Amino acid sequence: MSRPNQEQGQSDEDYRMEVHRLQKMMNNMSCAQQQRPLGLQDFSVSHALGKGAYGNVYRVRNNRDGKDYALKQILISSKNEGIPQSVLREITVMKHLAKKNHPNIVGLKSVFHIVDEQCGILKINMIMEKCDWDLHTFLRNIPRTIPEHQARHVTAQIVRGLDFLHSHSIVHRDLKPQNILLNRDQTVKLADFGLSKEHSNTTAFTTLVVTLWYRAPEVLLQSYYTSTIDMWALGCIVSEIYSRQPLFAGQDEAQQLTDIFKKWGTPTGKDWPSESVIDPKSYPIYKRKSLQELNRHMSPLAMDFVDKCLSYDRIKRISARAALNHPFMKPPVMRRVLQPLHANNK
Ligand SMILES: Nc1ncnc2c1ncn2[C@@H]1O[C@H](COP(=O)(O)OP(=O)(O)OP(=O)(O)O)[C@@H](O)[C@H]1O
Ligand SMILES: [Mg+2]
Repeated sequence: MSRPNQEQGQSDEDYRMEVHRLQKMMNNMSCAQQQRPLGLQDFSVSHALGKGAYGNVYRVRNNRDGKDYALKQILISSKNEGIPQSVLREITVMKHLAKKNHPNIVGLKSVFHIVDEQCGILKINMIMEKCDWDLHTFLRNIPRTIPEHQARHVTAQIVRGLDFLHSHSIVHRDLKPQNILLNRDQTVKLADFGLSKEHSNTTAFTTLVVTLWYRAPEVLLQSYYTSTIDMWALGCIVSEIYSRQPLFAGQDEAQQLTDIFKKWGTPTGKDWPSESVIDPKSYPIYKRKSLQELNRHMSPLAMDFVDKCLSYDRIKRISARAALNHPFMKPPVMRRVLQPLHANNK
C-alpha cells in the first residue's frame, strides 16, 4: 500500500508499520473467535444506521449465525495522514473492553479490514452488537416526557457503564445522546469510543474532546480534566432526558461557556480552574438560576442528581462510583418496553 501523504511527517516505513500493527491486532482478534476469520462476504448489508466522521454504520446480517449486527465501516483514504489516532484508539479501547463483556458497553464481535491497493483505501470493519435506537433519536421521537422510572433506569445503566470505564482508567470524553444506544428491552449501551482515552489521574491540554453541548467547563477553559468530565456530560444528558432539549447549547466554544455561565452562574474564584489560562475577569458576573427554572420537567431527586453532576469544582463533582449510591439510582423498576410512537427501530 502506498503511503498516503508524504508531507505529513510520517515515512513510508512508519505508515507500513502502522498498517501492519493494525492488521496483526485485527487478525489476532478474528482468529481467536472462529476458525476462519470473518470477512465482508459473511454479511448481507440491510441499511444505514448512522453516519460517522470516517465512515458509516450499517445494519447487517451475519450469514453464518443468521443474527443482526451493526457494521461500523471506517474508510481511510490515501489523502489521510496515516490511520487517525481516534480510529486506532477506538479499536484498541473496544477490543480491550470486549474481553470484559459489560452489559452497558456495546459489544464488539469482530474487526477485519480490506485494503484497496489501487484506490489506496483502507476499510476497517467493526462488527458490533446492534441496538434499536440511540438516545438522541429516541428522545426526539417519543410523544411525551419520559416517565420517571424509565429516566432513572436509563440513567442508572449509563452510570454503571461509566463506572466500568472509569474503573478501567478509560474516560469516554464524547458522552452525548447520539453515543448512548438503547434497546426495546430497556438495556442501555455506551458506544463510540473514538475520543476515549486511557488516563492516569490527571491528563490534559486538548480542547478536542467532548462534543460542545456536553463539554465540561474545565475543558472549555483549557484546564486539566479527569474522568469527571463524563459526569458533567451525564448531568446535561439527564436534564435532556426530561426536557428533550439540551441544557446548555452554544454554537461555538465561547458561546457554550457564556450559555453555561448565564444559566449556571459565572464561577467564583475558587470554582474557576486554577490552571486555566483564561482570565475570569473577561466574563460578566451572572447569577445562578435554579434547576427548577431551567428545566421544570425534572423530579426533585433528578434535580439533586444533576446538581451533583454539574459542580463547577471537578473535585466536588460526583464520581460515577459515588453516583451508584445516589437515591436517584434506585428506582422502583417497572419493566416496560420502550416504544417511540413515531420511530421504527433500526
Ligand atoms: N451498535 C449500534 N447499533 C445501532 N446503531 C448504532 C450502533 N453503533 C452506531 N450506531 C448509530 O450510528 C451513529 C454513529 O455511530 P458512532 O457514534 O459509532 O459514529 P461516529 O459518531 O461518527 O463515530 P466516530 O467519532 O468514531 O466517527 C450512532 O449515533 C447511532 O445512531
Ligand atoms: Mg458518535
